[in-house]
Amino acid sequence: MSAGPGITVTGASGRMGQMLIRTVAASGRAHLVGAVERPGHEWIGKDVGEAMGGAPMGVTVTDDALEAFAPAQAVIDFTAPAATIAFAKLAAQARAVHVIGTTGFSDDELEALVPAARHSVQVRAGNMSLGVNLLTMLTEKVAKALDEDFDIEIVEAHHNQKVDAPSGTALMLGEAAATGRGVALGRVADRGRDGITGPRERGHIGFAAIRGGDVVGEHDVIFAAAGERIVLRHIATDRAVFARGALKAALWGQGRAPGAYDMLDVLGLGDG
Ligand SMILES: NC(=O)c1ccc[n+]([C@@H]2O[C@H](COP(=O)([O-])OP(=O)(O)OC[C@H]3O[C@@H](n4cnc5c(N)ncnc54)[C@H](O)[C@@H]3O)[C@@H](O)[C@H]2O)c1
Ligand SMILES: O=C(O)C1=N[C@H](C(=O)O)CCC1
Repeated sequence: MSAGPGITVTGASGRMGQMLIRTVAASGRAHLVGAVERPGHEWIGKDVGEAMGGAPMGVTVTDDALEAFAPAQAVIDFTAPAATIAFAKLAAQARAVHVIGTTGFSDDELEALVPAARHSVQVRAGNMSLGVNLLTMLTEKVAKALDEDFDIEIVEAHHNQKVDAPSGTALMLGEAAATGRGVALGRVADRGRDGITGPRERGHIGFAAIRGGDVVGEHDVIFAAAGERIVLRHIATDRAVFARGALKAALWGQGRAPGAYDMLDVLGLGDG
């Protein structure tokens, strides 16, 4: 007898896809029922365990997401914005909890996720680790306590295959800092400086991105004033922290009312 809810993982061959499949299989609290890859991918039609270089898992990789979502109570999705928008509709159709780890959405793409959340539980976060979600709370508190004499800068580092910048985590931290300051991030964000930029604008929140090697994910929130500096830092050394958070979200979402949620809801760290 298989334990817990059935889970389908999209982007099965990806860095996070493989970590998620291993995490679900080892959890004893859920079981894998589907694995999805993009059309034309070499893993299509193969057993996902064998494709990962291990023992068979009895789940064949497919490009037919509708078919793979049908037996699932949750879909864990770390792919790309266009794919995630399509998967949101299909997850809603299947009434499966949709856990979204994908980052790099434009505002319009985020808007496109909204209708599906009326019919299914959607949990989305640019970072699913406990540490980063705690850090967003600390960032908001510190930003609230300090005035604009403290310049806020967010510096992130990731591996050389990451396609979006700033990272989803950096944007979460920026939102938290802006909330603490009582401003809209869109009005104060400096997302990349180059050339003769002039002096730093007071009250702005700056972002800087480093890309190199195999860095899993590092984020600093810097509060810099004349004569002193506070640095809040999170370093991820293992993608398992994201996968564990995603599985927690998939389990938490079972039986919840449809709607859009984040990891603060899942971790019980939300408002109040
Ligand atoms: N929220 C978090 O905690 C967190 C953590 C790590 C990564 N991420 C994000 O997750 C995403 C994936 O990261 P990654 O490092 O695993 O990338 P990756 O490139 O290794 O994997 C992405 C996978 O998605 C697949 N894919 C793309 N389009 C698809 C489609 N239409 N159908 C099915 N599969 C499709 C690709 O073939 C690939 O295997 C990125 O947006 C990244 O920023 C989020
Ligand atoms: O490897 C990635 O890509 C990561 N993406 C997330 C982000 O954009 O913040 C989380 C950290 C790893």
